[in-house]
Amino acid sequence: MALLEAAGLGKRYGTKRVLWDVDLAFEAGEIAGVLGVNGAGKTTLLGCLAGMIGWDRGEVRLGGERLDRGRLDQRQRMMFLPGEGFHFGGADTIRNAAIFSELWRGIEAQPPIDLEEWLERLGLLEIAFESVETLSRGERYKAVLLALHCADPEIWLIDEPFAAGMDARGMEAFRQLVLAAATRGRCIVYTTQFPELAARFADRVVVVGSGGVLLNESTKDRDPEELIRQLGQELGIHGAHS
Ligand SMILES: Nc1ncnc2c1ncn2[C@@H]1O[C@H](COP(=O)(O)OP(=O)(O)OP(=O)(O)O)[C@@H](O)[C@H]1O
Repeated sequence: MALLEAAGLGKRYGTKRVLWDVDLAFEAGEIAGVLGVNGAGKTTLLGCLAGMIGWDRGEVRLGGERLDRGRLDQRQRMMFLPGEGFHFGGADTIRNAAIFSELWRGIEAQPPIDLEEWLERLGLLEIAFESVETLSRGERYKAVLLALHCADPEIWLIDEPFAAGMDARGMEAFRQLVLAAATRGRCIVYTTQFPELAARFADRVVVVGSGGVLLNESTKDRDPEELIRQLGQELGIHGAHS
């Protein structure tokens, strides 16, 4: 059974219909990349899947059970990370990660990762005790990512991680952290504008557009170059012909 599903999901903002009849299913241990042109509804979709944005038709299912936005026990099984991240005011990177860990997994929980090692790998060790809000955009995003990993929910919904200002070292560390999380059975769904990236760093690629799902493919056994061309075509990239 899929861990997270959208079934006939639809969302309007006023009279503007953004999503209409979206059917998707994501498994535990799966990494999925969601693409779509600007305004296609990627952020809206992730927000709905996380229960943060209400929908008008269809439903979201969590482990086969209908997601009720009022149920904290369901909401706690996932986390939505917006492109600008979020953090607790005044907290430094370590305190911020500890707060997320306590809120999501309880006060006794040990981090699922070696915090010091990952502070080092993300380039945050020297600034680990500085307030997150005084960090640079990329540093701040890395700090929030670390907090997400310490919270370690079953489902990670991450909006545009590869456009959040992280340097190359940060993006590589992000990839490694996500792969480790998927190995622990976490389901990771992220949005991106980069077909090359999604084709090479996802088990499944999804393209949303015109209110629905234009493409939903496993990357397994696919030639990445051919998949990139197919994604490019769906995204209307001029010259992306197979
Ligand atoms: N709170 C809102 N009120 C009204 N319209 C909204 C709201 N949020 C999003 N929209 C509209 O819904 C559409 C989809 O927005 P969304 O942010 O989900 O797209 P996106 O695919 O994530 O876009 P981008 O690639 O530019 O980040 C857009 O046309 C946007 O104007």
